[in-house]
Amino acid sequence: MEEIMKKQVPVTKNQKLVVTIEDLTYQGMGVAKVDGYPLFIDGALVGEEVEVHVVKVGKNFGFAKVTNYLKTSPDRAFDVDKVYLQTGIAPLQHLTYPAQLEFKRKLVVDLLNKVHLNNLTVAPTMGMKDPYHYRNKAQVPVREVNGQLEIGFFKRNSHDFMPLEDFLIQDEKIDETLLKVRDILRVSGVSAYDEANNTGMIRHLMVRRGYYSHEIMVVLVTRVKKVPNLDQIVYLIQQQCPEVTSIMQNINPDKTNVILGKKTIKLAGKATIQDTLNDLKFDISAQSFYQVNPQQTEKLYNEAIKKAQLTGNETVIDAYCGIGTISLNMAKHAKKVYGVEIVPEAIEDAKHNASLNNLDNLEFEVGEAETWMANWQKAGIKPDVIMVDPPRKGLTTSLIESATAMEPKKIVYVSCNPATLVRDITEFMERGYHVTQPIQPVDQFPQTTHVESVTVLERTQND
Ligand SMILES: C[S@@+](CC[C@H](N)C(=O)[O-])C[C@H]1O[C@@H](n2cnc3c(N)ncnc32)[C@H](O)[C@@H]1O
Repeated sequence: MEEIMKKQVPVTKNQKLVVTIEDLTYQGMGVAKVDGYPLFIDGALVGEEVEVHVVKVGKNFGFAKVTNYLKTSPDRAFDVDKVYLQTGIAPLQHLTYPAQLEFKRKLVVDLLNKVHLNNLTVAPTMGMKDPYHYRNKAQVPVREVNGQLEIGFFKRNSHDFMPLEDFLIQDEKIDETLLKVRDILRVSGVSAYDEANNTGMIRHLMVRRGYYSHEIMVVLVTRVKKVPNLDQIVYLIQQQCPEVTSIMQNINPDKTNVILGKKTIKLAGKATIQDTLNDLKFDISAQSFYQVNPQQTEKLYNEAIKKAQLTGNETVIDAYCGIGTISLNMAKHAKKVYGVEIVPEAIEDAKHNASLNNLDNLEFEVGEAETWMANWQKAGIKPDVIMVDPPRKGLTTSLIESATAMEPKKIVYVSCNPATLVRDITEFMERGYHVTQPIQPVDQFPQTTHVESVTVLERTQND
């Protein structure tokens, strides 16, 4: 059996070949075909002719590494640091920015074509002027390397830790703060987390900075609550980082890849930092989701609001509302907004943020969007617009059922994963809703393969 399988595969491990790249995967890997057999090749772009060394051969596909570029693509960016490709911090850095934007648009188009929705239009991706140093939040692992505490990143798909000082896509002030805190941790003699043995103290540093307010929150993610010299560490951060207005400790005792644990304690300053989006103020706590690219978020929300075509008389549901950023933006243009979110701290922030902005036409609930959509449906609430902004796994059938049963005129879908978006569009279509405006990708994550987009679905008349 194994013999037969081997015969069918046209390449062998360690073989050297010359191939032409035909496509890019959603993860940005080049794809070449050898007698129809796909080889995935990191760092190679469409149209490039490359010499490769086959490193892995499976039944249906294999992997190869470039040993020489014979012909390069006009879309290739040459000012590239390999570290950012290897760590996955900037896996698209080798593609020029205009080509990145088109790559993201094409990803959505290809997924639509797969389910025969070729008739839907996808608008050009909205990009940003300076596609670096945009992230307002860093979460970096802390490890010991050669006896010294380091911050850095893991190589893609591995546990190989690489110390780093410049994270390329993070706000430069965040990188500066990370380095200062790293140095303070070094002199304070506190240990870095040891993943293999689940020992050591500091697992991660999380730093968030308000784009407009410039307030900074530092979160020390520790394995246990009691950390030696913690008072000294806090004192030194306050002394050396005057922009830091909030110092928090998050405790994560589990042997897990999940960064934050359940418990967060305030060590100094405020428990939140404030930032502004579209002139609305938001207080953000450590555990709450907050979009990482503030400049593009304003564009994203404005696009969602424009597409919702609110006149001031509408009832809106904002499912997966986080700290209420979209809800409050919508509330300025609607009669009433209902929001739901699963993280209790985020809903506390959302309620607080509504009053911070003197908005009294919002109601927020803690819980699963699926449950609350059904509750609102039973309570006879008749939304004109339903906003959904789910995590990567997208929507559930039960949420789509309850949402469509309320017969809103419009469903505005903000998606961070085009694969689940397309899956969900087909479910909405089965229930009488159709995409009525071009799908708008917005580049929230330059240099990475992530794609954010806004889609509007409307109920077909007499359905
Ligand atoms: C992509 S974020 C969007 C948040 C917000 N709309 C924004 O733009 O900041 C998705 C949010 O959904 C929340 N969430 C995840 N699963 C959920 C569920 N089953 N029900 C309600 N909220 C959920 C997450 O905690 C997160 O805040």
